[in-house]
Amino acid sequence: MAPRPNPKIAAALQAMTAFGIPEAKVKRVLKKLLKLFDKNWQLIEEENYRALLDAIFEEGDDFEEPEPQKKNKRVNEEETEAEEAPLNVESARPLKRLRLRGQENSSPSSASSPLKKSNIEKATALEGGSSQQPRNNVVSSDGNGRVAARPMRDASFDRGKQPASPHASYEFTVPKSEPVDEEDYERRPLAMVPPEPSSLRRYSRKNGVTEKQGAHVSMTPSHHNTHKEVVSDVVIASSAQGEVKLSLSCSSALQGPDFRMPTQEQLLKMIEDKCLRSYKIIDPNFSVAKMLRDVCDCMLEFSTDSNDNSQEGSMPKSSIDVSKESEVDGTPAIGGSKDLDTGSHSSNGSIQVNSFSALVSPRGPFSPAHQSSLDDAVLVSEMNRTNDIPQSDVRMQPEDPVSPNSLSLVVVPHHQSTEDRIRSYHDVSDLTKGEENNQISWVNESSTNDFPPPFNYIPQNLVFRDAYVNISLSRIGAEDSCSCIGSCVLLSDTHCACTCKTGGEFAYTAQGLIKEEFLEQCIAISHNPQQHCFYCKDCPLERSKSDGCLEPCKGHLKRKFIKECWSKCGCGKQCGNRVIQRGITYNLQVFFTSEGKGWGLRTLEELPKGAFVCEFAGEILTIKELHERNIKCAENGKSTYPVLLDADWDSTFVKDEEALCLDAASFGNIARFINHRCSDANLVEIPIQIECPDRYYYHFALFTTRNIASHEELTWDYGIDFDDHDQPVKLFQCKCGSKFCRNMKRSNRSTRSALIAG
Ligand SMILES: C[S@@+](CC[C@H](N)C(=O)[O-])C[C@H]1O[C@@H](n2cnc3c(N)ncnc32)[C@H](O)[C@@H]1O
Repeated sequence: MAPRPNPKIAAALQAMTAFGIPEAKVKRVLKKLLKLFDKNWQLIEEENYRALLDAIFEEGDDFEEPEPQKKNKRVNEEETEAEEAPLNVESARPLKRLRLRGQENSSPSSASSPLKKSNIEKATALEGGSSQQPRNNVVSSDGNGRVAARPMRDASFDRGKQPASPHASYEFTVPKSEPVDEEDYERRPLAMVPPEPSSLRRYSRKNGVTEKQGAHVSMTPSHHNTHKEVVSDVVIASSAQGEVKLSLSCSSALQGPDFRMPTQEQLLKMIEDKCLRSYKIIDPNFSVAKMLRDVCDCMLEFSTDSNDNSQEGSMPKSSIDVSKESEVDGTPAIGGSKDLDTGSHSSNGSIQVNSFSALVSPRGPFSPAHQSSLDDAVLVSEMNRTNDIPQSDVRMQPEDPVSPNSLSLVVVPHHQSTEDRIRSYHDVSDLTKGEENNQISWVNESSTNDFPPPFNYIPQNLVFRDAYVNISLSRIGAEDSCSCIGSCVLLSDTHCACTCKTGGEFAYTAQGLIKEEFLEQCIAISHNPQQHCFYCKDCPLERSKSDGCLEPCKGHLKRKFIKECWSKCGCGKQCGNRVIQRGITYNLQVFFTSEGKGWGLRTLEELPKGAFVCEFAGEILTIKELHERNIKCAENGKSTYPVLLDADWDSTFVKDEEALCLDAASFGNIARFINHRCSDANLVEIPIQIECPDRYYYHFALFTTRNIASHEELTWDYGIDFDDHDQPVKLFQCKCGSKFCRNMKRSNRSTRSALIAG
């Protein structure tokens, strides 16, 4: 007598045949599923046979329709077998998360790929402790303003046939149009750190659990914990600026040599197919890329809403909570505003938030050609040379010597940062924090780990405290403003009042360059200081020392001034006599010098002779304040970078509050990176009068002394007398390399007034 058909099997068959799936295939899969689920029909039937459908798709299309005559026999046998399946597996639903399908649009290798293993096999393998390892992919996102998923580093990716590198990655980015605070986003885009193979290795973890001090969120399913290696990671990090980084990673080394990296399209399609099958997502507009962006949005929502306690224990805490966590540890908390707050998933499924600031910096050599990847890697830099970041706490750095275009994520422990320090971290693609017309990147092509020193970028001078800088429209009379219309420099037959300080002639050409003759005179003053020195009767510099013994003035340089037109003039902003007011226009870069001078500034384009490069901007201090500051700095090993505004001290008695200088050490602009060169420097300083009719305050502008080639370092002569140890500067061993180097010759040269040192 034929066995009675099992109504559950019949119902399952009926449900599946409605999808057009052959009965035999359904039965075969059903049989395995019953075994796997310990005949727990509930698991199979729920969600309209979702598990069964899933498993059938997992099985692939390699089903052979049985011969008709064998068909009935097999069905009956299978029905019986299914009913009698041994109870050798635990009742569980391992299907969803372990699904690691081969590519549907298969590459030649996909047939043999271990990715083809069905979920059932994988589940069994896992339960049975098989050595079969899951596949490796890395998917990561940055949150920059591009929608992209692209492979990183692995050149073989595009060829499709070459084995992928042991680790490979994609990048997903959140488009600017997504609900991230757009303004904030523009200002401080999230860094994407292309993970180095080695750096990935660093943060793959045993048992799928991120260490407490780790800097990422692991969403590895907890049932992977029994395995030696991490199956896959999902890393989500967000900052209070509205930046979210999402990355997924797997180690392909676990898959064997025939692992092939799918293309972005293949990968997305595969995931979308999976979503359609496993989750019955039938929205035709469904897209994985959008889903990833949604993940970022959710992350943002949770990580920025500190009042939302409802998710406690299961979602990342806000940055406020992060700080508290630090305090408990005995480490000072900092405001969350500039941290990259990260969380980690523990084995019990809860997400822990760790308190770290994430700092990105280029590691090792890269050329401007790599600038685009650098642009992606916008975050901040830390001055490593202070050695206050213990190496053990610096994560995700490449293990191997740096490869040409590698970047690494440097994570600095929270307690290492103070608010002041965080404020002065530098964006690798723009040190100026958007304060200038052009972005000014920084690079370190040397083998050192140095980062630009922390300082606050200011594009304009700012009064520190006591300096008297009286900028008032009422003090600007007719002699200090013109009534020209349009651009003064172009109106050759009209007398412009602003030229009265330069003998009735403009100092600039129509192209905005310093006129040859004027420039040569300025250079001559620098080259021959003795001939242009004046001595004050009551020198503010000597007065500031307030040590009771007033020494005679050592001399200052009388420089040639330029008076630029300004807001009270009749001309417009584009007037040819407003050159430095229009700011930096050339492409510059801060780089680490190879001669031992520390950081320097270079041009990334050819510069013509007489071109304005930048102003030297800093805090406006009285000379007295500078003296006090120097004493303090000497005590704690720091330096000031002062420039005296003494070019006109000879004309009148200069009061203490009018004897001024600029210090760019803590607050300064890009000029603070310009190194000294004795005599034949390629820049020369020229005092520029703009808004202040009194010459005790002026702008200190730097112009090229000759044509300068692209990538040449920019230098100016600080005017240091290397034999004079009684000057408001800390002397240094000059490494300018000039054949006129005053430090090497140790020549007795009169002190010049513009001083700078560290
Ligand atoms: C205004 S800063 C220039 C930027 C500086 N190199 C840095 O790394 O931040 C002046 C300091 O740079 C260094 N420096 C500048 N010119 C130098 C030179 N010719 N030789 C050696 N060191 C120099 C000195 O330490 C000096 O105190």
